[in-house]
Formats: sequence, structure tokens, C-alpha cells
Amino acid sequence: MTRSDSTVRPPVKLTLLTGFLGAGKTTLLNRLIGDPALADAAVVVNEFGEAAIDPLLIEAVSSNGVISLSNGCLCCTVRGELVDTLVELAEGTGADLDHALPKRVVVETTGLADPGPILAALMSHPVLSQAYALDGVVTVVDAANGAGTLAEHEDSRRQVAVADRIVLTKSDLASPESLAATRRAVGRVNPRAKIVDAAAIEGAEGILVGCGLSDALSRGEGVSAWLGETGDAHVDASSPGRRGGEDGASHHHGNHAHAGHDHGDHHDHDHDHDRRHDHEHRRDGIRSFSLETDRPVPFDAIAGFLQILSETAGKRILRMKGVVLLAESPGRPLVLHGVQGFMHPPTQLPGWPGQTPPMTRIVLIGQGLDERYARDLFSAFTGGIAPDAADRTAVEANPLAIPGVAFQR
Ligand SMILES: Nc1nc2c(ncn2[C@@H]2O[C@H](COP(=O)(O)OP(=O)(O)OP(=O)(O)O)[C@@H](O)[C@H]2O)c(=O)[nH]1
Repeated sequence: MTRSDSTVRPPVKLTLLTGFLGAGKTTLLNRLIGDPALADAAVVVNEFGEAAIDPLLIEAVSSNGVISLSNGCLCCTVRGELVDTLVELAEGTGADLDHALPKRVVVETTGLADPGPILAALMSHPVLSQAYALDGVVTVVDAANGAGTLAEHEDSRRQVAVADRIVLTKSDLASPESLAATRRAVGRVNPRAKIVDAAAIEGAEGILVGCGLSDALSRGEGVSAWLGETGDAHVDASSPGRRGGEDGASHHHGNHAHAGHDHGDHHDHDHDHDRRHDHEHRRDGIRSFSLETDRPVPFDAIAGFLQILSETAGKRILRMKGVVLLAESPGRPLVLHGVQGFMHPPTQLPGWPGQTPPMTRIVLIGQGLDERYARDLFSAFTGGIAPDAADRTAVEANPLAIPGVAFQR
């Protein structure tokens, strides 16, 4: 087998490590890089500016060492270089890559990077989308100054918004008040992500490793944990060790049973609920909500929904995750991953994990994303009742709908 025969290998798990300037990403990587969970990992570090300093600070303990990209900001000029490097890593090509193929890759972004375009590249690139599986987006937040940074910098809010896991650093420097304020601020921007304190966890597992769906399932946590729907999202984010913002209840329905619900009422309730609770993070329109139905959905219908949503509102989708109860194979949930209108090639689980009710749940994290429009579109494709219109004509009449795109069913 040639090393470039990436199609037959299981995808390499990739962690995107992000966080604002000086939040502590490099320090954290340096601490964890020798951990067995990161054995055979490659670390790709992007630096903003002329000199690549971080790679010098990271001890090259992993067998693959540290690959530095130093020609600018990862979210613009270096994206091509990052993509090339990741392709070379996956294919085992490239001048400096005479080593075993990595089992895992950690990409540390510059503190000013918007993770969105990087995620989009991972999901849309023909080689990368096959060769890599996103383990998760890990966002480092300085516990001492996080609230202030989030208030001041949209980049920081976007980094937090798309995170699967928030890692608080510098808790040794933070007063209880600033720690609580940081937790609240994080919870307002992203009520779904699990918040962990870097100082409280020994190894890389639980910090850099284990955010993905397969990890959640192997821990017996079910799909809800991956989607950020565990029941404790309703608690105040200031409670140490808990997750979710004080307005966390506004963004999803926890792990409630939905069988037998009237989904029209259900959506209305959700709108009202959101209006009551939405506040601070709407300053830049960053918010999340879930689309749910317990009706089995034909593949064509979900494909049509995703196509129109990405064509009409793709740029406003910071992140999408979901599981679909397919009409064609109801026993095998379809797993969705998307960003900015790009979808990762969908995969199917062998079955519904224990305690996961077989139903479609799609979490959308958007910026300026019209929730009513997304809900109406979803309802039109999945046979639900849209709040203001009886059927898919509500969407066909929507000026945002793409002319000439036919509904599949
Ligand atoms: N006391 C304390 N200092 C920390 C901690 N984590 C990081 N620092 C310090 O914070 C500063 C910035 O840390 P870095 O790891 O370089 O931060 P970064 O996120 O990689 O920074 P950029 O590369 O600029 O985006 C350094 O002086 C670190 O020593 C921590 O948990 N406690």
C-alpha cells in the first residue's frame, strides 16, 4: 500500500485549537504534547507575523514534531498553506515529512483567526474531507480576562461560539469573581459547549482530545452530549464545574421526549422562549437553536433542506451539527457536520446509541441567521407545520428561496 492511499485508512482525528491572543494555547499545548493521548500526533502551528515563535516554544516531543506556518493570518493567506500541509500530512508526502502518518493532528490557530474558514476548508476540500475527521474545536479562554476579551473582540466571540469545548486557562491568576464572570460570558455566547478548567485535568483527554461524537458515544454519553443538549445546560454558568449560560435554556429543549408533540406549537414556544432569554450575545447576532422532528425524514428531503439552507444562508452558519432519523434506514442515524454552507460528507452510525431517542436533531450556530426562516424551511422539507404557513409554499414563496430549485418531495 502506498502512503498516499488515504482513502482506505480511517480518517485522522483533527483538533482545532483556537483562542484569543495570549489566552494560553501554546502553553497548554506545551504542557500536553507529551501525553500518551497525543502520541503519534502532528501539531501544526500558525503564527501571525514574520517570526514563528510558538513552534520554538513547543517541545517537539511528538514523533511528528511541530510544523510551523508563519506567513500570515491563518484565516486568509495561510489557509492555502495549511490546506497543503494537511494534505501532505494525510498523504505522507512533502519534503520534511519522512515519518509515520500521524494518528491525530492538532492545528493551533493564531489568536486572531476566525475558525470558520478553516473548518470550511476541512469540510469542503476533496482530500481533507475524506482524510480527516474533526474531533472538535477547542477554544482556550483566559479565566482572568475572558469576560473583558469576549465583550471587546468579535473574533473572540466567534471562536467561543463554534467551540465544542471551552478550556479555561490562568485560573491560578483569576479571582473567583473574574472566573465566574468569564464562565457567564462564555455561557452567553455558547451555552452548549462544555467548559473545563485546564488546571483541573491532568492529561490531554478531556482537554484536547475526545470532543467528537465517537468519543462521546464510547463514553456512553449519547448524541445529546455531542450536540450540547445535556440537561444541565439550564444551570447558571457561574456554577463551577457546570456548563451552560444563564440563558442556556433559550437555545434548545434539553433531552426532552418529543414523541407526540405538536411541532407547530413546539416551535412557537421556542420562539417565545428565545425572545424572553436572548440578550447579550445577540449584539452580533451569534446564537444557536435546534431543529427537531421525530418524523422519519427521506434522504432527499434532508439533502434538499441542507442545499437550500446553505445556498441562501450558508455564510451565516458558523457551525451545524446533527443526527437525522432517515426514512430509508431509520435504524442508522445520519451524522451531519457543516460550516458556512459546507457539509462534511455525511456518515451513518451503525445504530442509535442507548438513551438516544431516534429523532432528527440539528443544531445550528449562526451569526445573523434568521431562525424563523430556518425553521420554516426545515418544516417544509420534513413535513412539519410551519408557524405562519401551512406547508412548503411558505418557503417557496420566500424571496430567499432559490429560483428553479425543486423540492424533492
Ligand atoms: N499564570 C498563568 N500563566 C499562563 C497560563 N497559561 C498561559 N500563561 C501565560 O500567558 C502568556 C500567553 O500564553 P501563550 O501560551 O503564549 O498564549 P497563546 O494563546 O499561545 O498566545 P498567542 O500565540 O499570542 O495567540 C504566557 O506568558 C504564558 O506563560 C496559566 O494557566 N497560568
